[in-house]
Amino acid sequence: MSDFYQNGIITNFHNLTRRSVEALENDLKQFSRSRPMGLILPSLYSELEGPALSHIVDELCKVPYLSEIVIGLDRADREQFLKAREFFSRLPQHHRILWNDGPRLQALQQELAQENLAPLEPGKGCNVWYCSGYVRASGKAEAIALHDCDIVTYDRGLLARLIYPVANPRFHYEFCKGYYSRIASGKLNGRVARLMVTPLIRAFKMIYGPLPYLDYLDSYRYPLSGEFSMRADVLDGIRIPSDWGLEIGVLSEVHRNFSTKRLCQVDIADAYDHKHQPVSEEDPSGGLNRMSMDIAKAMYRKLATLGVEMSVESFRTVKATYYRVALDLIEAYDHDAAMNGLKLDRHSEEAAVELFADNIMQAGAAFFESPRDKPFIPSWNRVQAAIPDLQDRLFEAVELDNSGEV
Ligand SMILES: O=C(O)[C@H](O)COP(=O)(O)O
Repeated sequence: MSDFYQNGIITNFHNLTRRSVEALENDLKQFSRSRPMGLILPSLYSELEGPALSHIVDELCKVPYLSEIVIGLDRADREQFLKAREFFSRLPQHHRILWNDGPRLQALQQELAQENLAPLEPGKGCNVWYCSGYVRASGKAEAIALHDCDIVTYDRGLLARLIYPVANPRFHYEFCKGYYSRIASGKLNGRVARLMVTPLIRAFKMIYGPLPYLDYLDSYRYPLSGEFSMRADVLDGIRIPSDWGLEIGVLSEVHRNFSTKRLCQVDIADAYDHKHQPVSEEDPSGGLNRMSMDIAKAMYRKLATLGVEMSVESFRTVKATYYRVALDLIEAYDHDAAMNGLKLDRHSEEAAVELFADNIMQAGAAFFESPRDKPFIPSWNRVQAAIPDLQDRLFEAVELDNSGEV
């Protein structure tokens, strides 16, 4: 059973009564009359072959309140795209797949690149960005949820709880983030969130002083969760990173654009498990190694926009402070795990912290050398101003890919 704590910065929706999914869905069906709802699923083709997505689609088939499901498909050739069309065809809701690597969407990417408006590299952020542009062009949804496609513990209650705070017409929330405990096979997971993001935020607070932004970020119980929902217009004005910095980037943007009274988080699952990536110590271009680097860069770029002055020396201090805070937190995780009869491998936790500490330092150096490296993707508002018909053409291209010859 969850507590009912409100930390005061953003509203916290708990799961106090284990209300049934049917009861939540009845409410949502009513809300959908005045506030239609959509779902974005950023996916890799390889996830269609994994254990999670087929079950997610089975669950989504039973969801009675969605007007639209938009699947962003990455790393698929023509044959794989056709397989994906078949795979998702059992969804009873109106649905469309964005074939991001297909010729129609690639032509639009080229056109955007000529105006310096295209995402500079593929990745989850890039995928979500194109899906957002499409959803806004289609205009079918006013409240939109987004979740990962590798959740092996998925049930449709997760989606109902995630979208509820932005779907209820009586509430005034613009953005809602999902949280949960990542416990599976008797151990604590969520290595980057627990061992990197939380201690890094605390280290920043100690070094750069209290900042409303850092207090705000620290109030999210799972800042890296890939599950969030928002009112549709939020998607027009945000600038997001194209890479693994997406989640932190979105939290930063909604903080910049809205009062914290309009932001909230919701308990979406008792347990959550997903595909675990390797730490990838040897290869900085993959796994948690790459993820931690992207996240650290996104955080430095955000701090710079808040007027925080950083120097090479201060990155050394960040690394040392982060390391100390992270070790203390491992102690807390270890004790909490022990009392709950869970396992925690202190050696691999500390090894991960050592790697993250190096990346935090390297990300700082990289930021210092070229602060414009991998800038945020422009907002759709800006694209709209530069190429007014691009979103309509994105819509048309997706329609053709989904219903016609490819
Ligand atoms: O959220 C995280 O910390 C990363 O996605 C890694 O998660 P994992 O440790 O559960 O694989």
